[in-house]
Amino acid sequence: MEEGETMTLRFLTAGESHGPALSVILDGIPAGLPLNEDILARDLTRRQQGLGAGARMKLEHDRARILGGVMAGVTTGAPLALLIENADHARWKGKDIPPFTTPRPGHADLSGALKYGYRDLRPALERASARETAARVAVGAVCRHLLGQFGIQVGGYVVSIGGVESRLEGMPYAERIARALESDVSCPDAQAAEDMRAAIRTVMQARDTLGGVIEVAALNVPPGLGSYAQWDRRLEARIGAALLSVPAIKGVEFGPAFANTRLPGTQVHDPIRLEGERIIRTGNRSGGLEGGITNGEPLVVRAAMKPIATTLTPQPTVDLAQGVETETRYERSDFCPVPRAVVILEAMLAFVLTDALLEKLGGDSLAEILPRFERLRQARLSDLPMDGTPHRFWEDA
Ligand SMILES: Cc1cc2nc3c(=O)[nH]c(=O)nc-3n(C[C@H](O)[C@H](O)[C@H](O)COP(=O)(O)O)c2cc1C
Ligand SMILES: C=C(O[C@@H]1CC(C(=O)O)=C[C@@H](OP(=O)(O)O)[C@H]1O)C(=O)O
Repeated sequence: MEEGETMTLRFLTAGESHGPALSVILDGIPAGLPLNEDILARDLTRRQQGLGAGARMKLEHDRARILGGVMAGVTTGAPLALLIENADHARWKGKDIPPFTTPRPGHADLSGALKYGYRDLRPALERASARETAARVAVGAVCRHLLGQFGIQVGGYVVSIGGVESRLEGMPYAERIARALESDVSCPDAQAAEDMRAAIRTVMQARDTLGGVIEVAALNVPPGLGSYAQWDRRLEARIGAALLSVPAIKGVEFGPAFANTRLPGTQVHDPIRLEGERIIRTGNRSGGLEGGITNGEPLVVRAAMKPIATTLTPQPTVDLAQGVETETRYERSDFCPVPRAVVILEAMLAFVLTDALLEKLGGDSLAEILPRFERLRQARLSDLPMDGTPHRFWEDA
């Protein structure tokens, strides 16, 4: 494929939370990327860890099998087929499962039944469940591995849980990411992490749930990914949609977007300065994106995760079988899945960035793409030769 020729990276998942397995087809990964199941394992394990996870995470030992697209340890350019088995399936198989007719406020039970006309709510939760994100994290691990070939790093961390806010000013992104990997609440600020642990324990005792804010960042991203040419090519739109597609994610902002609304423009926009012949920015309140295009600064996006719907404390609902008002019944669930959701958001960001990078570079194999990456325009004066002459841009046809 030629440079600039667009070939969309895409994936589709299938599978239910308690069915035999999750499967995913990832189409558009170029040939020549070394890949094996161990490379996918690290992220899958991260998704299962973290304080506030429920009992299911002790049952599952997620591992993705590669069923297509890799031969002799290298991608072939054919679609990747991945399979993750559900260990819990064995306990459900062949059993009569009691009817579930009391929808939980905040879950997909009622809206799914209204849409599809179910006579039992279980099919709704089976597919809406965040169990599906295991397949996405496997996709994200492939994309992260590909981005790594270009020196691009994607990472994330918890910024707040409930009312506990971390203090991260002045801490470089790479350090935030590294510290979060060592923390059971994925938080780089040790004091805040301690307070988050206490907050999670307290909410568990109170038979309730907690949400939070996660920040994901991409480092060493070249300028020029995404475009303002169409609404659906703006990178904010693509990343925003990807992050909002994660269950329980209800808001996103790029850089400190909401805080920016409280400041005048002169205090918001990132000054453009020169350092030798390099064009540099002395701030990053835009989150690394201007006009829907990466500007070479770290790409930084935050996501708001709601407190999840399944609470040990009953909530008001209706029994659809009996036609009476009643209260929700508790099955098993997470209490605060915010720490383990970090890697899911990283996966979605890595996927969109990989798509945008391949779109920029074209190419069917890594060997073809890598030299093109080296030639990408950088923020240097010599990369932008401008002669200062006037142009007549519009003339009668
Ligand atoms: C990692 C992760 C784990 C989750 N665990 C639970 C859970 O145990 N119980 C629950 O009610 N919701 C959980 N959720 C959220 C639900 O899947 C989600 O709220 C539901 O599908 C409805 O979708 P919506 O919140 O996006 O509207 C989890 C979400 C994520 C990302
Ligand atoms: C299974 C996973 O998360 C599940 C997400 C989830 C939900 O409603 O989203 C509800 C819970 O399911 P279960 O009732 O089987 O315990 C979580 O455990 C997973 O992340 O792999």
